[in-house]
Amino acid sequence: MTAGEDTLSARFRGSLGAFELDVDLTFPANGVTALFGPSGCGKTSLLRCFAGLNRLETGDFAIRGEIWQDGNTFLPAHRRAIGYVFQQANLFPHLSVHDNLVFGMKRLARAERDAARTRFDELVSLLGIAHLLDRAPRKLSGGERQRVAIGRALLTSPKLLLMDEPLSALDFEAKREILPYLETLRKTLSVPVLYVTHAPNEVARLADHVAVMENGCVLASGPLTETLARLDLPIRREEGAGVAIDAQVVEVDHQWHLARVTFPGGSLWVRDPNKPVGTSVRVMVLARDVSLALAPSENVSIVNHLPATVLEIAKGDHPAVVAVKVDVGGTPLIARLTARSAAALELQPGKPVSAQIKSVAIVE
Ligand SMILES: Nc1ncnc2c1ncn2[C@@H]1O[C@H](COP(=O)(O)OP(=O)(O)OP(=O)(O)O)[C@@H](O)[C@H]1O
Repeated sequence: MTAGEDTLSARFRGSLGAFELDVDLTFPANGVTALFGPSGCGKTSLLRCFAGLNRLETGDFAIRGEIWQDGNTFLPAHRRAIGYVFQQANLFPHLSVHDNLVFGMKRLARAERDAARTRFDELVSLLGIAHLLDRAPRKLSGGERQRVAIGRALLTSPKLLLMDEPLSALDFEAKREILPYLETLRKTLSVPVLYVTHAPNEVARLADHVAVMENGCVLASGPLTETLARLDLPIRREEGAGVAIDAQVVEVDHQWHLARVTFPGGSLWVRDPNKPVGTSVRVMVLARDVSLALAPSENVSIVNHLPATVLEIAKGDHPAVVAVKVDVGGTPLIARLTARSAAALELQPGKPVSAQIKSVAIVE
């Protein structure tokens, strides 16, 4: 991807103590880019470079015609139009939710402040916090607090929103509660978001684009489905490795509580998500739920069989396992098989197979 109007490009290189960050990242100017990678690979350090909180020897970043950093310029943090959401909401305890929300608006220029005021009601309703405006932060649940923190960040009219593991401090229920709001924001916002997470389900649910980091470098950056299906990246070793696919509900089988969803390469039966025909959904097909056969078998319980072609085979995380990438009408899937099965089926690139999918989850 080359940088243009639709993309942003950043370069940060230098040391933080003993740690070397050497990042070259191009990402969409709209939508959510997930920054994914093992603990200590430099995700937070990279966000801090964007925010102007880390100053490395080399840095280049411009957004909407404004240079934040290059060989000559270094805009300090307070002059960068950034929204930053952390693991902890860090709300001001002595201010009400309303006053926390408007706090960041004070330092905006008049025109921007007026625009933010106009957006206030819409944003508060999108985040489901309208009924909480008079409350004190200590009387909010963890998920509510984090929604307020996100609202506060967005009301500063940021040109870039940085989210550093915003759900990691929440328990399972609070995560479930907040995810639909984040999803709505993803569909509504026009501000680019860099979203750090360790959780593959958050990547699948929220990201449009994924950047994978390791040892201070960006190993890959690309559209969600394509990047999750790459066998050369460490993400395929994750327990939750798999591919997220954008699909549409086309049919509902009320008798068996199933729905058929189509994607560019074919269609799949999934548990009925109770969404009307025509709804867009994202489905996750985990590598461990895909097996391969040379021909579609009739006498098995698996409902979803898709004609596919082997693209690539790579070693798995254990010598007994291989990861096989197949093409299903233009959409990639990954299968995790034993090396013995792959050898017995004589799998090799170009070979036609039947992908049998044991389970498909609607990402929600
Ligand atoms: N200012 C600094 N001085 C020295 N070392 C630093 C500094 N900032 C970060 N580091 C080191 O850089 C490395 C990367 O840290 P960073 O927090 O960016 O990783 P991360 O990918 O966000 O990790 P996690 O997922 O665990 O939050 C770590 O080894 C950290 O100790």
